[in-house]
Amino acid sequence: MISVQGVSKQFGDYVALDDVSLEIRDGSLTALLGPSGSGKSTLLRIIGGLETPDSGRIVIHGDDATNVPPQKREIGFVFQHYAAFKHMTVRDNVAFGLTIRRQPKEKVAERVDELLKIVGLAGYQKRYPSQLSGGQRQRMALARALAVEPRVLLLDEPFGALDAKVRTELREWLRRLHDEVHVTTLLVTHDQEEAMSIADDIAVMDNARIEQVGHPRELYDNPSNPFVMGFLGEVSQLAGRLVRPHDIAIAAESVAGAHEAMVSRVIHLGFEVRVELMLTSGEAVSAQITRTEADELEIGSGDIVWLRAAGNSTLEAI
Ligand SMILES: Nc1ncnc2c1ncn2[C@@H]1O[C@H](COP(=O)(O)OP(=O)(O)OP(=O)(O)O)[C@@H](O)[C@H]1O
Repeated sequence: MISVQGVSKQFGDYVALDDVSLEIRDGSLTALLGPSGSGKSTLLRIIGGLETPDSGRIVIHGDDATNVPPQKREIGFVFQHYAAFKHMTVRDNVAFGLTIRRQPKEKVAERVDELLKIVGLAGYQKRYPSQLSGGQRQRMALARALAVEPRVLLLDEPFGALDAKVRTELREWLRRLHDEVHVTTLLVTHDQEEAMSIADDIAVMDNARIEQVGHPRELYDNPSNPFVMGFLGEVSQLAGRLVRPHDIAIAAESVAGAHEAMVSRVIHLGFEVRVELMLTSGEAVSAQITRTEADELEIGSGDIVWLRAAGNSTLEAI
């Protein structure tokens, strides 16, 4: 387990981390999710020893690592822009950490072959980094980070510089890779879909603090505050409460506790239908229902309907 205990960090007057505590389970893939500038990279760098906290402790697998230099923490790093050795082949880049540790040549070759197979670059040993695509380079970076059998893998927006399609592919690939190698992994991302789709746990950060930690589903269903709710998915406001658009039930007739609204627009998205509405207060609300529900309601612009929050994940708006 990685335990971050009351860590604070300032850059001049700027508070980058404000008394942050977090526990990362052994073997888990945990996402550190938050908007730009919330302190994610600073926390990751402190865990990796690339930055020193002003106060607090980092405990890795029971050992206080706060003052241990990065190369002694048994941590693998992958950043958004991977600095590969351009004059070295893929094989030599991946072997680098093992070679400088003076491992026997045969053992290194065996390990490199195995890693390149794991990351899907088996035929690429002799290429140079410039002969790889961006996605392949990041997979090589992962292989290189894994080569020295780190206890922890720290990934800072590893797919951030890639186009959307490759990014989605690599994200699924990373999940499968993690299921194979099980190394405790911390992934920094500002992309909620990325975090939701691959992480076992998500720690949501905002303004130098961790707002909430939990399984993706738990955070989505039971956000502890409006920030977490809004960051993890779409939010509508219904009479002073925040609610997910698909948790708004639409009825053709008045029911107890429901709010009258007029349909302004019906947008067919395929299986789902988005209904834009206006409450009698003039407030706009978006609801999302299935096509079957929309067909049953025979809903159209100008119709008067009644809305209520059907799910239990509502929060008071502030
Ligand atoms: N070495 C530094 N010197 C001064 N300010 C810094 C330094 N490193 C980070 N900061 C500031 O600390 C704040 C938090 O940065 P950090 O990189 O941790 O955020 P982040 O959540 O990872 O954001 P991003 O996704 O944009 O990288 C930012 O406002 C940043 O400008």
